[in-house]
Amino acid sequence: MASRSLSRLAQWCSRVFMVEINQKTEPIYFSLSSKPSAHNTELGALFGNGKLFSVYALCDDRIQSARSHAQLKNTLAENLPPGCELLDSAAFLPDIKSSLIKGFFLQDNSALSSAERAVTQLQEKGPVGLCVFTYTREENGQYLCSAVAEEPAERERKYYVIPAPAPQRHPSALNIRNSDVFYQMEDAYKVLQECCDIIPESKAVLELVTEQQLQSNNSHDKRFPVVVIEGLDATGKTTLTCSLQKALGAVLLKSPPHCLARFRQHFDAEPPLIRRAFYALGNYITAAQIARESSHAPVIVDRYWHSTAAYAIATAVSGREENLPAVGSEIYEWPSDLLRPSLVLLLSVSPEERLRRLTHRGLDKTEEESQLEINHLFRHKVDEAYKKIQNPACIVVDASPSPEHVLQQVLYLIRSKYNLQTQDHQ
Ligand SMILES: Nc1ncnc2c1ncn2[C@@H]1O[C@H](COP(=O)(O)OP(=O)(O)O)[C@@H](O)[C@H]1O
Ligand SMILES: Nc1ccn([C@@H]2O[C@H](COP(=O)(O)OP(=O)(O)O)[C@@H](O)[C@H]2O)c(=O)n1
Repeated sequence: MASRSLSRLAQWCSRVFMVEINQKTEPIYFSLSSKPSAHNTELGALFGNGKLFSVYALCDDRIQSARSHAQLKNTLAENLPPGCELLDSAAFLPDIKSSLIKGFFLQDNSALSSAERAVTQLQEKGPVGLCVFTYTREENGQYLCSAVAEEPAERERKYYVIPAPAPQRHPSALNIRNSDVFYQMEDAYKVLQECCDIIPESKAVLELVTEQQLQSNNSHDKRFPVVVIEGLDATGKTTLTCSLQKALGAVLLKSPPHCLARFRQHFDAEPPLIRRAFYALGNYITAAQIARESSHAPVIVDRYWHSTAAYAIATAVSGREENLPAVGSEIYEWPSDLLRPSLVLLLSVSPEERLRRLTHRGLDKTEEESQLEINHLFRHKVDEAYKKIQNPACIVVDASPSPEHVLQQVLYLIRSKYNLQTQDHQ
């Protein structure tokens, strides 16, 4: 992305802007033009009468851009006074992959126009690569956009804000490939390589990946099945995988693998590009372990690529679950170089039962999992994304009955596909 050219407002005129007022309603789309539009009443809901800004942090380096966006979000969220609304915004080229630039839209209805001060402070000591635009309303009801820039010529250039049609496909899926989900090890590997200077842990993770790859030829012996258990937190994966391990005399593995546990908290705090690359690489380490272990025993895996992709897609695609790309989209494709399991089972329980189990367990939840608890929309999207992944697709298992019943159901499924003996104590 050539950010230098994007520092000038004229370069944004080919883009469509999307602002999301909330997760439940359709976003508002607009673009910039040198001519006013006859109808701009639909923009009223967004623009109102207060002061308005849109803010983007971008630079040539994708790691720096991702971190600047996160820094921008935190700084804005911390410094905005009451009366200011921070909305997610993005600018994109319709149907052009990787063209989405994420940013924020600021509505300032505070008495003292405090957002303006916050924005000025941001420009003085905020993240690198900041682009700030502001909007004004003319007497005839038209809205104008200009850049908050140092050069007077740039400041004085104004464009009309005109409504744009909603694109056929929701724009947030445009950047998923290689930003949120990785389809080859090399692509995730490169992200962490680019981080080595600023995140020293990346080097250690890459060394582990290389070490594991060297120890494995990555193709598993077809004699023993590899069964992946997937599902939202507290659907019973740990309980079931432990029982399956005993019942089948299987090897139990997980993704991310144990060797990455000490790095996880660190990468969970990084922006999606870096965080998702970390989890993607975790799958390749697990794949190498699967390849080795499945030559002598059945293998049960607690979370694998379905989890990595489903959570990443559900987070990247904003708004309602209908915004998820349809089945068959390339974003649900299994990575070309990642070992495929024999069977993927998705544990499913009602939201009420899952909440009961979460509360009963009383353990710490990751921030994302806490969000699931309050955010039904997101949970639905993760569930839907799980089900849209193909080759291999997951088989949904009703995990609401007792642990023993769920185990028997799953053993039946596995045995009906593979002629496996259960251990004597079962
Ligand atoms: N089939 C089941 N019926 C009732 N409670 C269950 C069942 N399976 C698991 N649990 C309980 O629900 C909680 C979450 O289960 P766990 O296996 O840790 O889920 P996960 O690994 O998917 O997060 C635990 O307290 C566990 O004892
Ligand atoms: N294979 C995996 C496993 C987890 N994850 C991420 O890790 C989070 C879930 O991990 P967790 O530790 O809460 O899950 P449980 O193992 O506790 O069910 C999800 O939010 C995913 O973003 C992933 O991306 N890929």
